[in-house]
Amino acid sequence: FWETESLLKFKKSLVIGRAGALESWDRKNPTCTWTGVLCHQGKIWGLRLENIELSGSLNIEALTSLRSLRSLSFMNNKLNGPFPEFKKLGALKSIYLSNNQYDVEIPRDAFDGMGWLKKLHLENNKFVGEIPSSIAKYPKVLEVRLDGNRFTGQIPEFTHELHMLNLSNNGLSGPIPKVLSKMDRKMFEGNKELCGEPLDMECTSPYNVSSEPKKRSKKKTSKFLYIAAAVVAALLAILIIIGVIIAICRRRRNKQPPLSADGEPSSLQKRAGIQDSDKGQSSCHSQNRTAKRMIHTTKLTFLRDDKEKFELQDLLKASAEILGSGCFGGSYKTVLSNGSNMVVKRFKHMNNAGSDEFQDHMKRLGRLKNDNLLPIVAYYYKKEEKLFVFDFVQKGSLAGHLHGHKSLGQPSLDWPTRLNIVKGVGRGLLYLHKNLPSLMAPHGHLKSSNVLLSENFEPLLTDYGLIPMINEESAQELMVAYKSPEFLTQSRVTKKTDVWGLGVLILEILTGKFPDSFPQANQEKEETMVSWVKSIFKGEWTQELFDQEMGKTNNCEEEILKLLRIGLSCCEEEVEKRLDIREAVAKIEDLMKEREQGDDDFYSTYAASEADGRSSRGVSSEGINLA
Ligand SMILES: Nc1ncnc2c1ncn2[C@@H]1O[C@H](COP(=O)(O)OP(=O)(O)OP(=O)(O)O)[C@@H](O)[C@H]1O
Repeated sequence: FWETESLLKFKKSLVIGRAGALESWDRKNPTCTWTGVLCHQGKIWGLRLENIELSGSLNIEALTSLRSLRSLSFMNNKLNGPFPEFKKLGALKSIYLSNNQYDVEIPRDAFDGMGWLKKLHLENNKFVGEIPSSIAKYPKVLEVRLDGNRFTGQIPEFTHELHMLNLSNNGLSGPIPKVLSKMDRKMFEGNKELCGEPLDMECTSPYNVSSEPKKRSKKKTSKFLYIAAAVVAALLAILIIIGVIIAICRRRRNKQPPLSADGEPSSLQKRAGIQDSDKGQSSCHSQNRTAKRMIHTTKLTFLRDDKEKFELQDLLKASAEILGSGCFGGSYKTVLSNGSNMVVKRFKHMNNAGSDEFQDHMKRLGRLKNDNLLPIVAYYYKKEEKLFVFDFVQKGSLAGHLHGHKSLGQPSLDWPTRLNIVKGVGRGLLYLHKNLPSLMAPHGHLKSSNVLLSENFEPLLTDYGLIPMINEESAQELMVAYKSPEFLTQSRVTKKTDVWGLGVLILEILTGKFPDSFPQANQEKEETMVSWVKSIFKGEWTQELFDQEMGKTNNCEEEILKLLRIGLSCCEEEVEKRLDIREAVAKIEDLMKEREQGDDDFYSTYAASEADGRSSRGVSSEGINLA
């Protein structure tokens, strides 16, 4: 019902030049039969109103209740007015506004929160100003056509190469970002002041162009004055910043209580495993010294052949930076002479297995290979101390991003990224279950600080497969698996214990709450992450449940609720009722598939869309109804 009303409200805002074009938009007809309304299994996924001489501006607000809407096309009309607020429809995957009469500037943040957007077609309008930087940051964006407009300024720094980015025939200037340098040069032609590959024009320093050449030549002298003033201002700013840093350091030195002897970070920060290089400064040198004393005659055992070999001494040549201290010991970042950043993690309480058993198990872990597992590069074995060496993972831990992004000065994770992380964690876990079938809980220590994020925010699981090596008497205190309900009530750890961990992780990712911040089990009113979520969730969208930092979730609520339900099914207290890992991962994959492969575009590939001559195609019933 509300979908009908929303569409009628939207129609009311339209100025339609072609008489009778939307005659079928009437309450007496089912909405899925209306001209230009595209449905799949009874749900509206697209609006395609092309060639009907639409003018005026679009009322996007009216469409926000169409939860399944993924594609919009208003090509070949006469639309103008302010740039439509598409970001109110955060789940859109494609937008076609080509061949209209827009002559405005697009706000820089016009696409903020649109992490699902794949295709944006704005060609052949008269858009002015800079290309909005918000379009350049989402990895899913693969096809952008901005050609035949009046865009000026520089091309924003795209984070990735696109299948198609047509910027030809605009007024763009400056260097072409490196990531785009392999694209077809035709995509950049018709911009007199662009330079760098793939064009023949080389960039000079800073680059040989300006956005306003005429004004510049007239004001040559004042330009130098500006530059001189800017240099002086920059120097002053640097001096002020240095002054402030010195002052802060002095104050910190005076105010901070001395760090504990073993240099462990405290409270939430420690429990969340949030990186804090400051804190480690004083302790890491003493740790470094201890480690240096300890390893003077040691050899590392390498588990991978694809790495240049090195010794522990090489790792300790550079001063180490403490990344955090977990239950087992500290993790330190250090740099090899070849520039590779490595992490050394100390493991105490790891004497459950004898030397041979330990080495065999390490070999087994070394053979694992999966895109969502962080490989162990090498290890050092001594009875009382074990050291594992890993590659340093650029973006740190999921815990840091969920709970410490503000203090780390990083933006919060948006919904598409969070869903992708859950998918990757699920895949990594499933792989472990298939390849380490003899282990009670093949991961056994799943928590957000043991999920690291690569450059592209792909999750990498770490600290997996440790259970056979951990001292039994310490395991209960140290390992996540032993904090599951089946262990607490029946002293059992099972394969489904990892599923419990996955469920809690999903709830953490959705709520932004740190599981350990709930009162502990021994307190009077026992409340856990799971019981808190269950007490609030009544089957419908409840804003207070979800992380406010997730940003725009418009139109994604249904998906978020689906993931929440999966999370809760993983958190069934009774092991028998709980999903097993295959079921849990299959449900997550289904959710991803719905996202990725839904009937959500009018034009399936760029090549097909070019070939179908859509610019001249009108709205015909054959064209818009799904077979
Ligand atoms: N390979 C790595 N690359 C980047 N950061 C890492 C790496 N390994 C660990 N870290 C960081 O170091 C922090 C401390 O990690 P560590 O594994 O020592 O403790 P933990 O995960 O908090 O607890 P536990 O010891 O129980 O696993 C983690 O939160 C993570 O941010």
